[in-house]
Amino acid sequence: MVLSPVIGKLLQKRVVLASASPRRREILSHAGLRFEVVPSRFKEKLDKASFPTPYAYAIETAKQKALEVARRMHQKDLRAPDVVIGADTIVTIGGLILEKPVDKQDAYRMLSRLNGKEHSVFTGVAIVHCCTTDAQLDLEVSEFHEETTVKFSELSEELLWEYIDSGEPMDKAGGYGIQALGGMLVEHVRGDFLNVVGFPLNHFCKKLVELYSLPRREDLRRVKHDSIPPVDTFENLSDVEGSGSDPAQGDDGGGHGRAEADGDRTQAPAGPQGTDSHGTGESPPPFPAGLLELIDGFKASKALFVACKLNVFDVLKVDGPLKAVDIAGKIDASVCGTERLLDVCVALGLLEKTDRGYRNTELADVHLASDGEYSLHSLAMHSNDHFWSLFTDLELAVREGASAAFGRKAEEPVQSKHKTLQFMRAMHGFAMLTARQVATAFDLSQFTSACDLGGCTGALARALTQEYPRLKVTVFDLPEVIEHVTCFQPEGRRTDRISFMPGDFFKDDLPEADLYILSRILHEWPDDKVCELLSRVSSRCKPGGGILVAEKILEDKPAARGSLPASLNLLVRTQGRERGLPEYRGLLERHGFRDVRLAHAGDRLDVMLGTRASPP
Ligand SMILES: C[S@@+](CC[C@H](N)C(=O)[O-])C[C@H]1O[C@@H](n2cnc3c(N)ncnc32)[C@H](O)[C@@H]1O
Repeated sequence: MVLSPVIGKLLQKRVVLASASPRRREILSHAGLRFEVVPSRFKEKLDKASFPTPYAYAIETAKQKALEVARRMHQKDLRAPDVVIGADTIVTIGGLILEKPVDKQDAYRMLSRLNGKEHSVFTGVAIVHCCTTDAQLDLEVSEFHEETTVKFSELSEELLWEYIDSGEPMDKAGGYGIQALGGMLVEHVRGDFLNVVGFPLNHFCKKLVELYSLPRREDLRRVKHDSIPPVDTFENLSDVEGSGSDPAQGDDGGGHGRAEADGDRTQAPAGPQGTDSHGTGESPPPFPAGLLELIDGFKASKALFVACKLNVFDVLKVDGPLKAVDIAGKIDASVCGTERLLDVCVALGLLEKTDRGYRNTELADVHLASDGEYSLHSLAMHSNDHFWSLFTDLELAVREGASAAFGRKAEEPVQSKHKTLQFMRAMHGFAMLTARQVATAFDLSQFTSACDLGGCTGALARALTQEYPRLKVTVFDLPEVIEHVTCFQPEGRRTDRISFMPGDFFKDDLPEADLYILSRILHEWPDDKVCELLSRVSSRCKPGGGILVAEKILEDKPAARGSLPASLNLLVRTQGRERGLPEYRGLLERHGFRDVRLAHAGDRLDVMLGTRASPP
């Protein structure tokens, strides 16, 4: 899972939860988020009938709650937090939104309505990013909702009344709390359980990935300070002195109830980072957390590389949790150095620190331990041993251009077995994560034979043969690579539909095939070499045959983060470069391939499929 690194992005920001719900607080703090709690004073009196759907109502309520807190904190000390999170959970059945019961009879009416039936629980979530420029508050709102279906058992009158008499239903929307006694009423839940408790953590984390890993600003609705509809909850600003930001405060009795409505009574005195006024002197510019993260980025990478190199994740995968002193012993390093490295790994979301010591996060177990099908350990090692030193010459490469820099730093022609294997493992780790998406980006079932040029360990070939039962694939790569491919063949999953052929695609005859594949090959080469290779493929490919090219396509819009380091990689390492779709299309068409179509295969690769035209 990607939760920790994403939550980690928020660790350097001042995050506020605009909700008094202890349940939400618990869910988010268990996920590792550090935040303050400032219950919203937004009065929930939006006209439900004016919303097209129940969830639109929940989203709007969540948004108004978060905006109210952002504006109030800004007005209070002219420095809003970086992020305010608002949430609103509602229960609906047959188009009816159920509020908190006003008395026992009302609770009985609600529970009888839910009895033996399915209903929906919606949580609307708003993530408000705040930016203060010249004392003006600028807000960006990103919002989403999650729906979970809950089915109640057929419940006897006696049981319903017993539950009502427990007092639990009274402060909860829909009249029950699934995390406590109310759980006994529930036959099944379809969807995210935590959504019913009050906060859809999984969807929230996915949203954070979207917002922080690959910013898609079009998804963010920019709301100018002035355009925010006035929220009539500033009953008395002086009152704000008492509005707390102490996570220990606040209580709404939990459940999927509407804790925020009575959040006022839960407010505590402001903490050190609270909302007290600090005077009206000049306020500093907004804290450039993202920039500082960039400046420190190399330290984070190096810490990750060193932890991989010292096999920290392997040790913890087998023996964790372990104390720092025990890990230091196992990796033959100093205790103080190990402890610091481990703590950095915790901050980076790679490790967790528990009472019993450090242990891997799921991310580290799956991707950073050196074993495992989806390990990126070797990619990290290749980056450490190879790219790290190349990038120290980035300035030279930028000053002189790729060719000049490449001339100076031409890679050693003869690679040691160790280096070749490390390179292959690095390629393999990435390919294992992308192969299936590349294989299925288009329907390739019309092809019966394919040749994967520079196919390395055969990871894509395996995904192709799994996907297309008629397809035979030849993996064509340099002899020194083919020599080691057996190390990458999974036991018990071999197929005679994959063969490996050593050769140089610039010199040797290419194997016969209906479909030629070039995955992450063309970007390695300058235009003249790309043309040479395409022309060789084109003359070998029969009319009606195909060419499948997998690359990260450069886009006109601000480049996706994923392709930026790659383009610099190429500058320091090869004479190649990333290209845009028109350029790839032009190159393919010039070499006799028509109908070039594009499909996306995840964040890191795009796939183009062209058909060999009949020669004129
Ligand atoms: C960046 S890797 C890509 C590997 C694989 N296609 C993938 O997508 O993961 C480039 C591959 O091309 C191979 N290669 C480089 N030059 C070659 C050549 N002249 N002939 C055949 N293969 C070559 C390398 O050995 C390496 O396996």
